[in-house]
Amino acid sequence: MSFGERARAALAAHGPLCVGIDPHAALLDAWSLPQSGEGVREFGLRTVDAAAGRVAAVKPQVSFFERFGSAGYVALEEVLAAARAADLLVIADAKRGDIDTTMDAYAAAWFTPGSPLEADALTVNPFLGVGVLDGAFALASRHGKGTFVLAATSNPEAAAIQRARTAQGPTVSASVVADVSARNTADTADGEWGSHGFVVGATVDWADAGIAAFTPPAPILGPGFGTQGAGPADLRTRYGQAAPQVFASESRSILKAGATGIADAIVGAAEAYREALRHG
Ligand SMILES: O=c1ccn([C@@H]2O[C@H](COP(=O)(O)O)[C@@H](O)[C@H]2O)c(=O)[nH]1
Repeated sequence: MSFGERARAALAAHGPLCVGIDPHAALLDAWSLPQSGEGVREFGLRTVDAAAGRVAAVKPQVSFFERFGSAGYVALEEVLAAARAADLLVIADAKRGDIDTTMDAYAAAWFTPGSPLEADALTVNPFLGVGVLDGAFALASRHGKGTFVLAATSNPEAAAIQRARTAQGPTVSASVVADVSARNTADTADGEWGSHGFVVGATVDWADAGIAAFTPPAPILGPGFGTQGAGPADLRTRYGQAAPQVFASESRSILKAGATGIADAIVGAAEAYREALRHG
């Protein structure tokens, strides 16, 4: 089954919430875990445990593991494997992007079945040109994996580059959405979701980003919920018709509940998003 269709099924079964696994230093302290590879391993595994069966997806933020070097990567490998074994879709947030041949090596790391870092999907950076991602799109599709291409990110600094106009007229964000959508269309049967989705932050005004005309039939990763200010109601107000395609990603706002409170925090947030979708 393609990643696009797996994403659609997971969202239909569990609703929009995607739990971010971001072991910030302050959160490790709050969870009484050490500042080490062992600390991020334990943090990640406990979060996976709390998320399993309750949400569609988890999104480990690779940087928080990477800061412990090889020990962090060993921990990340274990967290990825545990999440996949628990039937959670795993979106590795590593924002990879480089020239085509180098990008292909990143793709091999995250998409090859049996690779230590195997994930279901990876966030990728199109700002070296969408074309450099073609090898990654192809490898992902071959193995039922997917990508989330940065289109309109949640951070305020993004506007200066992403709202800029390309030589052809549309914004950079719109141009990314159009270019990736064309590849999905070429690669996907009629009526199916494409496997190459988009990062569009929950803080983003679609008209301002120049993407209001799009409802791309592909999953959308929506960070910016929770600590960055957006809430369940923004599923409808921001994403409109595309709301059922959104993985609403929250990290700190859920993780701050601590090791003992996280399961309840996930149950409550997951229901709030499902409710917003039903009645928004
Ligand atoms: O546009 C983007 C893309 C990715 N992120 C990542 O999502 C989480 C957000 O964490 P919160 O604690 O829920 O704010 C984090 O890993 C970011 O690197 C994003 O925020 N915006």
